[in-house]
Amino acid sequence: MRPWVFIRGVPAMKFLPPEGPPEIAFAGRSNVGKSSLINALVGKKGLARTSNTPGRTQELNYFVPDGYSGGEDDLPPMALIDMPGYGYASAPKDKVDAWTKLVFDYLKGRVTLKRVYVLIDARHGIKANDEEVLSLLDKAAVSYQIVLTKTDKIKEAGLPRLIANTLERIRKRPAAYPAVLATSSEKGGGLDELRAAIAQAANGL
Ligand SMILES: Nc1nc2c(ncn2[C@@H]2O[C@H](COP(=O)(O)OP(=O)(O)OP(=O)(O)O)[C@@H](O)[C@H]2O)c(=O)[nH]1
Ligand SMILES: [Mg+2]
Repeated sequence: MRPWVFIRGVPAMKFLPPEGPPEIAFAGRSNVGKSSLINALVGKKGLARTSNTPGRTQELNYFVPDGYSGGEDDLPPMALIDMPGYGYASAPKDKVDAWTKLVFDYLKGRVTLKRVYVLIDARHGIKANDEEVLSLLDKAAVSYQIVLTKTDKIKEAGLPRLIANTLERIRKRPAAYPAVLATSSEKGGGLDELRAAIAQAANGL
């Protein structure tokens, strides 16, 4: 597989690249593990910047497989988009409000956005601000799938029940993919399944 590279940080909607290849976005509360999951998926530590402190990612960061010129006739097969988190962040409120608006505007208004992975910390489950994002995606008819993160931090025996409970929570949501993926960026769990799901989503399946 070609190495992945960072191509663009988007601080506001007007800086988005022209609509081109399928985009796959990673959304979730601050610190849930979005950037870590992208690094684990593409096998490149430090590609997306991570931190113990919530609020690390502050722009929509575009990653593509290396080797594309960016010309109209040479488009990458897809772009992975790391996003600022919503919810708590150790940054001034006006900044956090601006990131949240950017994330929400992007999620509901991007034609080439093929799938959103909504990351949920396996220890905490779906929170009120996650529900808000799921409702926005349902309303905008943007396909999304729930991904549990940091499953290395919970007891393995509890995982089937957690998955079942999460599935029950999204059962009536029209744009939710009816399966929940359980991952650990730390230990590598669930990454192959997620890679396969992403490849399918990028191909419009
Ligand atoms: N144990 C464990 N820790 C993880 C895992 N994934 C991420 N972390 C840790 O969680 C913290 C936050 O990870 P990030 O990837 O920066 O989270 P983020 O969602 O991108 O955060 P923001 O950009 O601030 O919204 C870091 O300290 C990571 O090392 C995981 O699978 N297992
Ligand atoms: Mg991040």
